[in-house]
Amino acid sequence: MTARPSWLHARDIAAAAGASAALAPEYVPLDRAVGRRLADDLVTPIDLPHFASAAMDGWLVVGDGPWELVAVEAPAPGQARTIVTGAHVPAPTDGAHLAVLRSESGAVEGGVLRSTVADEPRPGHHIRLPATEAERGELLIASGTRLNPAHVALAAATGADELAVQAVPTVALVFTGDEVIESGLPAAGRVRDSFGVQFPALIGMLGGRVVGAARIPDHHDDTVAALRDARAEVIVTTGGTGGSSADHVRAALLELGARLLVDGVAMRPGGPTRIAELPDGRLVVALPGNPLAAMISAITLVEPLLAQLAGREPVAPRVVRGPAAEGRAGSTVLVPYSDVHGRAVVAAWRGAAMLRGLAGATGILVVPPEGLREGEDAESLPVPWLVLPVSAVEN
Ligand SMILES: Nc1nc2c(c(=O)[nH]1)N[C@H]1C(S)=C(S)[C@@H](COP(=O)(O)OP(=O)(O)OC[C@H]3O[C@@H](n4cnc5c(N)ncnc54)[C@H](O)[C@@H]3O)O[C@H]1N2
Ligand code: MOO
Repeated sequence: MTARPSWLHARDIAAAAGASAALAPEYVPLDRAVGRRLADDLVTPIDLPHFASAAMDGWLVVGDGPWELVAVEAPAPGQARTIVTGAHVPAPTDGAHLAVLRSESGAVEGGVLRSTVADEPRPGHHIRLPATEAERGELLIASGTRLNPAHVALAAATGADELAVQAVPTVALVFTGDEVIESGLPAAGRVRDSFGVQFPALIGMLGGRVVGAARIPDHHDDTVAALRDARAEVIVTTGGTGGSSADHVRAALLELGARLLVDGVAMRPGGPTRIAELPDGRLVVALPGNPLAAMISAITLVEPLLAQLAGREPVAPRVVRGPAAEGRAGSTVLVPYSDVHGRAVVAAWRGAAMLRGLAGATGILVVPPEGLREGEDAESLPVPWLVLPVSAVEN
């Protein structure tokens, strides 16, 4: 077995595996685009607004009043006609100034309109001019932006019917473990499943879409069959990564002819994580069974893989003021922490099987092998649910 890559190197390998299988953008109608990430810059092909219009109900008046009330589209100087909010204002003729006089600001008598307000209308009053919001050719939404409802409304105003959005890679889950139960109180020797209840949401936040989940016993043939049959661009397995007689994921991958891109990582927890490519191009991330280990691996290694598969940059580490933390020779230690007044405070519950620390964490602190000194700059990755609220997950 070759040496385990560092955590940073494993992230690069995960990203490269995703990039090598990068999916083409999809075209979706506007009403399906909220929550998706734009795959191309949105440049408006028209001015916004693209025509002059009335901003108020009333009369379109040309030149100075009083005005003769007429029923033509383009009144001449000294004439006026009724107009409603949003209606087209024709270009002025003879250089005359146009304005809209509000219905509450004028009175008509004997076919003649007069303003009843001293300072109305001023030239151009209550007329929305073209290109005041954007000029044709202007960049309105940058590629990579996660589209909100207002973005989509703006796209519609430019005349777009659909948008190119980043593909959402499909993910099939394979959970191993004879001891795992899905409901009720676990007896000694049994554990409640930590993954089935949250991986669809977590994977959604990391940029994928769960399309299937299988539960298999700790058995070689079942593991081979589950990996063979999983229909998705990415397969994420949990458990069974160790070296015991109950752990079959690595052997099953090899039996299926998979290429092991990462065969364990110099990280704690999450050391037994593997990344592989099956002969048909499906990518596999094998996460360890310990719940915190699996989630930290998912957040820090599955994310870059899914990001590059979708055609975007992985979430970049942020710099935080680190606490003093002991390193571990030859390994990167990853610990849930909370941001307390700008300082990273490491969670008390950080054992590989503990979830309590992560549940209340702001992010995951990266402790390099040489450790951290109090106040030293340290890298961290945000927990994905703080970057992307659950309600925004595209599914
Ligand atoms: N002799 C050694 N033993 C172990 C080593 C080692 O280097 N030498 N590494 C340890 C590390 S680190 C990890 S992580 C685990 C890897 O375990 P597996 O991936 O094989 O996972 P399992 O053995 O199946 O389970 C480990 C642990 O996690 C619990 N588990 C599994 N699935 C679930 C689930 N769906 N929900 C909640 N908990 C789950 C399982 O019950 C075990 O407690 O190996 C160490 N051992
Ligand atoms: O590396 Mo294991 O993943 O500590 O629990």
